[in-house]
Amino acid sequence: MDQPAAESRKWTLEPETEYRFELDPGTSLAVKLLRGQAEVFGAELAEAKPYLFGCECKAAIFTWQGCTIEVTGRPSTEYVSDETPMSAYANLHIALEQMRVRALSALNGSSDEDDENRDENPSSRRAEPPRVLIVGPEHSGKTTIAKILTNYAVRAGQGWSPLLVNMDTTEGGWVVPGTISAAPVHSPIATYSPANPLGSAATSAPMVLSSNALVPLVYWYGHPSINRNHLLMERLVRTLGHHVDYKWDADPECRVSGLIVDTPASFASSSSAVDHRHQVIKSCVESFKINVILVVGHEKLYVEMQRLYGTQLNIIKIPKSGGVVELDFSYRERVFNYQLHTYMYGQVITAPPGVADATLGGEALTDLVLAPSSTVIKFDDLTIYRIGAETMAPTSALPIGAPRVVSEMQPVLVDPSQPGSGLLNAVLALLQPFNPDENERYDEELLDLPVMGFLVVTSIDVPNRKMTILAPNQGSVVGRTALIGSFEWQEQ
Ligand SMILES: Nc1ncnc2c1ncn2[C@@H]1O[C@H](COP(=O)(O)OP(=O)(O)OP(=O)(O)O)[C@@H](O)[C@H]1O
Repeated sequence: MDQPAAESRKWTLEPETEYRFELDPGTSLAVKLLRGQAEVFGAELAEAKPYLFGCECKAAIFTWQGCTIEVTGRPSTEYVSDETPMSAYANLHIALEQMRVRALSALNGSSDEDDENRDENPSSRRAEPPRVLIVGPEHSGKTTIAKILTNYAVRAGQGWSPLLVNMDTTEGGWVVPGTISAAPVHSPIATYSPANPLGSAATSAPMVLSSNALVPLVYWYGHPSINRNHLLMERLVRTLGHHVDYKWDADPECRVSGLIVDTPASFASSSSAVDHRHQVIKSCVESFKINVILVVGHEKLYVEMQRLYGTQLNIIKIPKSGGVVELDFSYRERVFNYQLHTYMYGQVITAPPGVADATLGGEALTDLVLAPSSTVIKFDDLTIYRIGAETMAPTSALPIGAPRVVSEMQPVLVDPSQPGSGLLNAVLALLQPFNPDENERYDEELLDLPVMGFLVVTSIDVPNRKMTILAPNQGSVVGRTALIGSFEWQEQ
């Protein structure tokens, strides 16, 4: 029997106001722009096309000029606000845009100036593109601001493709939590589900690529908190920074588009060890050659950043939006499940009854469905390491007075046949192959390899030395190397 069509309501929004909504689990919402102009965190809506939101999405439809939207479905919260910080964000975008334009003219006008001189020359330093680090406490809207600024840059009509860098290991960015990643953004990032906070990545979908899928470069840290292994985090940041440098050297036009780094709340929070926090921020500032730090709504952090970097960089305080929703622990757990499920199965959101031709951020729904494969492999097929675990002999077995040396960077082989291996339900990062040229290999190469995909160990058969893995890619894992962290996932 057909379900009755869900109730639709029209909202007319005055210029510079936004319609905010929050969804309950298992519900969805379709928003159609009937007239005027509207955008979701900087990504414009096309007229007469239903945009679908799900997985407890919390977002806002903002309009600069005024609009009428039709909303179908029942959010748990919905209201219109006329107090938004969007003009402050737009002014900031204009300032960043001027930096890009100046950097582009310097690039076009200074082809004979060699790169080393460029760094020394103060006038060309003034023509540097924006490389922005966004810091702020929990729920200040950092990710949203990163998205808005990136979307405004790609919409500017200058052909910019800024690099968006996700340092938030609690959130997952394009793939799964526990990662840091970067991707050049060529078209506006849509918002439709917290499972894809930065839009869809192409990594888990080799067969069906949605047209706006991004191909990020991903590194596996493996834990939600930077305190767990801050040395590893710093090393990964520097490795990612090197790759960004290579990309910029090869593609100066991408370089002038600049870069925007979204960070986790632990970069700002007093609960993180101050030294670790400062070290990781310093690694980001140096590795990505940051020249602007945006501090979102936090006076103390602003003063702290001024003190640390005020003489070298621009430190800018920006207001927090009243619409940012405080996300509790159980919500974050559910979002983690949505992210892993989406990584494996693609994004499946059922439109409210009666809504036809719904899109996810402008993409047809079927484009985003995947079929993962469950495969049985032998223990020896895959070599699995944990970084920095303490697995040495007990202290009593050490020579008297000898300190225990625990390297946070030490790769420790994981034996799946050991009861405490922690492999069951573990999320594993499958690494790219080692350098085929033996002369280029080095001891710690494992720490610097990017991720090519993720898998989850769904069962372990110790007597037969076999395990079952679930992965969205059909490729064989035989002979590959994977890393375990502290994330586990079970299908629900
Ligand atoms: N203006 C708004 N109206 C409605 N919801 C919003 C608005 N701005 C942000 N949100 C929502 O609030 C939530 C938190 O925002 P966001 O993720 O940007 O904050 P954050 O500071 O990056 O969070 P975290 O501390 O977890 O890193 C998200 O679900 C986001 O979609």
